[in-house]
Amino acid sequence: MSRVGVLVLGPAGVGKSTFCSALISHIQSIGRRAHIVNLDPAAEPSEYEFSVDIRDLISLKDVMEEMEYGPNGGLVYCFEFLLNNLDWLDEEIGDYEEEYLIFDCPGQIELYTHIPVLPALVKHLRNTLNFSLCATYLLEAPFVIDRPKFFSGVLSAMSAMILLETPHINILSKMDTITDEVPKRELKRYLNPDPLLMAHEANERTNPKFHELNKSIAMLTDDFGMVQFLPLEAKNPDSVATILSYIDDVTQWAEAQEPKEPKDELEELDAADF
Ligand SMILES: Nc1nc2c(ncn2[C@@H]2O[C@H](COP(=O)(O)OP(=O)(O)OP(=O)(O)O)[C@@H](O)[C@H]2O)c(=O)[nH]1
Ligand SMILES: [Mg+2]
Repeated sequence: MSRVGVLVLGPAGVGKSTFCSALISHIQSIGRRAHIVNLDPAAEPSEYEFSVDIRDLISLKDVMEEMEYGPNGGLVYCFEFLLNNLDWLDEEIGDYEEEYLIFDCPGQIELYTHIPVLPALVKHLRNTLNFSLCATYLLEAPFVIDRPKFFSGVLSAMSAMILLETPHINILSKMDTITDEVPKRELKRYLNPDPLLMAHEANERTNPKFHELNKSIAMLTDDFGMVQFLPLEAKNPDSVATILSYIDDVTQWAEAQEPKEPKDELEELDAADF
């Protein structure tokens, strides 16, 4: 099989690192292997060790101190530095042939929407390092249930999708925080919303001058098939399992598994500790 790469993207604080931990924990619990590649130069310590860590190459703190940049400029500098030193990444990832790598990305949306550093990285992973990639884009449920904000969130997800040109799954994170607020039947409307209904609700909250624009945006998101989300509760293994099954479909993980020779299976049985 080729290697699988799951890119975990989305605005700041939506739960990307928490999702990476929940995903690796679930993958390990079902007897598979996975690794986390930390691409956030400002990452906090995680309960899982990073197999590859951009902070071994460059840290945001050092850049901010030495170059006197602010956090956003510093982050862009770190990514440009990474792109100029891709041989470092190749070497770090080199040992992980035929493995499942989860890339925890920073939350600065500029990296996805304004400058071409992430697309260049994605191209390198796909074309040079032979990854089968799936981008997951997280938006926070409490943010999204406000319709005008939902519009902006969906547009940011679309922008990332168009820029990265890679298979893409949208995820609504922190679902547990809205279950008390929103009845179950209503929740479905947020995961698979009707674009015209969405425009109608946004119209109620915006100046009539924007009604045509609301409708056009709603239709555009519908045309792109972007308005579907998978629900995520990081602490609920069932929700993580469902998302993993979608990622496996997109990356064709199961199909890429080598069929086992009967001899291998016997060796595994011998090695098992009964
Ligand atoms: N209730 C709830 N809280 C969550 C969930 N996922 C993440 N959080 C919380 O949201 C906060 C941010 O989570 P992170 O995983 O650090 O978010 P991030 O997207 O990696 O943040 P940045 O890397 O700073 O962009 C933390 O306090 C988490 O505990 C969830 O499913 N439910
Ligand atoms: Mg994070």
